[in-house]
Amino acid sequence: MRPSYQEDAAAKPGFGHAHHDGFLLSSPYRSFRTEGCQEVITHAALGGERSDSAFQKQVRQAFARARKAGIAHPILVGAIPFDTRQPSMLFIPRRHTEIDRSHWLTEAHRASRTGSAPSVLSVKARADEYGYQSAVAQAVRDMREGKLDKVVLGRQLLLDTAQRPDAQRLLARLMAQNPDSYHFSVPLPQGTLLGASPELLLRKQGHQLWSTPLAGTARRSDDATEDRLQAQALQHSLKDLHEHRVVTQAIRQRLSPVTHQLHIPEHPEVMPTTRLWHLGSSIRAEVKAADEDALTLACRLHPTPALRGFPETEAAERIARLEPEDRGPFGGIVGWCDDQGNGEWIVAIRCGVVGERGIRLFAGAGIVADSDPASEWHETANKLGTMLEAFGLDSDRLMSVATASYPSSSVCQEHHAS
Ligand SMILES: C=C(O[C@H]1C=CC=C(C(=O)O)[C@@H]1O)C(=O)O
Repeated sequence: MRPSYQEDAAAKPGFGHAHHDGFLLSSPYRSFRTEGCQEVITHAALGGERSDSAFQKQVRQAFARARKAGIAHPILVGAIPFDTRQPSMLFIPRRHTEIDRSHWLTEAHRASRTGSAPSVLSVKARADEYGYQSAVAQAVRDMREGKLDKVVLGRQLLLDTAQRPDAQRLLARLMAQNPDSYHFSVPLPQGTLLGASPELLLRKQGHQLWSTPLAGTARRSDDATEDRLQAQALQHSLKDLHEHRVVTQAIRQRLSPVTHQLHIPEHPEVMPTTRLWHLGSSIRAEVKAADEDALTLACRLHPTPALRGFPETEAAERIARLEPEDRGPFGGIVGWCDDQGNGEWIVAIRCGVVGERGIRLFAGAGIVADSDPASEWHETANKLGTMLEAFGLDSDRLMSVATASYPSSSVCQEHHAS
């Protein structure tokens, strides 16, 4: 199905609107919203790390057409799915308006206090606790037999709501609850992809590049002492350090040929989100060649082993076999680039797709040979908690509920078929 972006939607600042067909991103680097659509790009991003690929040629041609049509500084925005063989969901907007992030956050706080969260009628999942843990156990067996090093296994929840959830109100709640994350709202054929992700795949400005991969997780605590102990335990957890090192090694291998002064810290830091601690690495580099732009570099990195695993082929094969549904945009990337090579791409996690009568959520966990199936199940529940909280739901209570399988008429079905 082709995206049907509304042409020339009127500028709608603020959160008081039920629908917004533009793209929104809030980041410490650049925050903006878009209006209208000049051109849609659905070409699959596979091979996009090469500037002579069909995908990159299409993007350059689209930029040229946009400039010819009078857009002086066009940008490309949208999402690239987890599986880069699938169609991209990108477009060049007619206009984009920069937004002051701190002002936006203040406004989100105010908006999040008005109105109530949409009422959830039921929560369904294809992978129940037993199914998810069996998949993890299978992957662990394969890793102990030396067949692969790491695989990220995800699961999805489907929340049925009485009415269409108000995506902008949900975004406001997500922003208020997770002020330090990247926030996004992306119009997709199957609904609106909303999220509060902590993970930066890549930012490029001029020749400078930054990436902050995350892998390794612990739950935060309301008790300050306990919270600190959790962070310390994560920093020394051999299992999590291994899970993280697989990611930084792959990034080193992928960036080395195209960068100099590649700096990857020897030890990851412990980085907080509102609910979780993660191991994260602040990576910096300088790009060698001018034709290595933000989009080619994002295609070179995506998906990292923080979302797929290692080795790539073995991990992809396990995901296809062990995850009951297609990820679609989940675990993909969301962001923008301009025609000067700058841009920013965020990993599409802690997010959901808002459809007509509900929302579909995703969370994954990195599995290594030392993983414990029950802990990974709880980790995915905690990650799902970021979105569930925007609905005023408690992930602990939901874990026992989320066992019913999807009915055939489930909302967001087209997402799976796409
Ligand atoms: C795959 C997800 O998280 C990734 C990012 C941070 C930590 C992760 C982990 O510890 O497994 C994952 O690699 C998700 O939130 O769905």
